Amino acid sequence: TQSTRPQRILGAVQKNATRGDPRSVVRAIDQYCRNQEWAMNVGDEKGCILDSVVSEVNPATVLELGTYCGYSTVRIASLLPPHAKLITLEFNPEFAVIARQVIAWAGLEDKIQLVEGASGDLIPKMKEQFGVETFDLVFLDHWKDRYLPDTKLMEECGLLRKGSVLLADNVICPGTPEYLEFVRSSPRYESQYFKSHLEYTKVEDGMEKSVFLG
Ligand SMILES: Cn1cnc(CNC(=O)c2cc(-c3ccc(F)cc3)cc(O)c2O)c1
Ligand SMILES: [Mg+2]
Repeated sequence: TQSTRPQRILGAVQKNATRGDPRSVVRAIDQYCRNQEWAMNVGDEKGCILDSVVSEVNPATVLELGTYCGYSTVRIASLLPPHAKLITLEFNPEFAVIARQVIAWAGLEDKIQLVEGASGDLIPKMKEQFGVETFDLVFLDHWKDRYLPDTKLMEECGLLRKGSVLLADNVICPGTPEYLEFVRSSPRYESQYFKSHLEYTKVEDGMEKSVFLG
């Protein structure tokens, strides 16, 4: 039977990456998606912007919206301090099955909790079910029309504190116009645009970093 793209990405990791070496997992996915078939990982170019923001924030608690195959999950977790935790939400069970195996290959199961379900349903349960107070860093990379409603929901649920950083992928391609307008015009956020390119292409894309001012 035909394999799926996520299954082929997992195969590339198991073939080319070293177990327990997260950066080799990141490299194996980038090489596969650049040379064999495109996939919607944040990729190596925008990944460097992600790395610099993670290193600058040095977060104890991270929320990722949109796991896909776990590329950015592994990339972020590989930079976290010892007791830091990353919660990643994925709606698509097929993606979740692959991401769990990619995370395991990287040896990062202890830092990462992958939760299956819709972000709009799970965000209100974060405190009670996952023992989270607030998030130091949120990486938005899920359905582009959910960036704004989920940001408002995180505010309402008290999951953001003064200084919490939101980093949003794809604000140009596919684009998140309502989200961008909101964070750039709201007095409660300080936003900065990082110009880049759509993963593995020359098409313009970018990431928006927004600090919640409380
Ligand atoms: C189905 N699904 C489950 N999760 C998601 C959320 N992610 C995206 O939609 C997404 C899409 C693209 C993209 C796709 C086609 C194209 F021509 C250009 C860009 C790039 C990304 O980096 C993304 O994160 C979608
Ligand atoms: Mg993306």
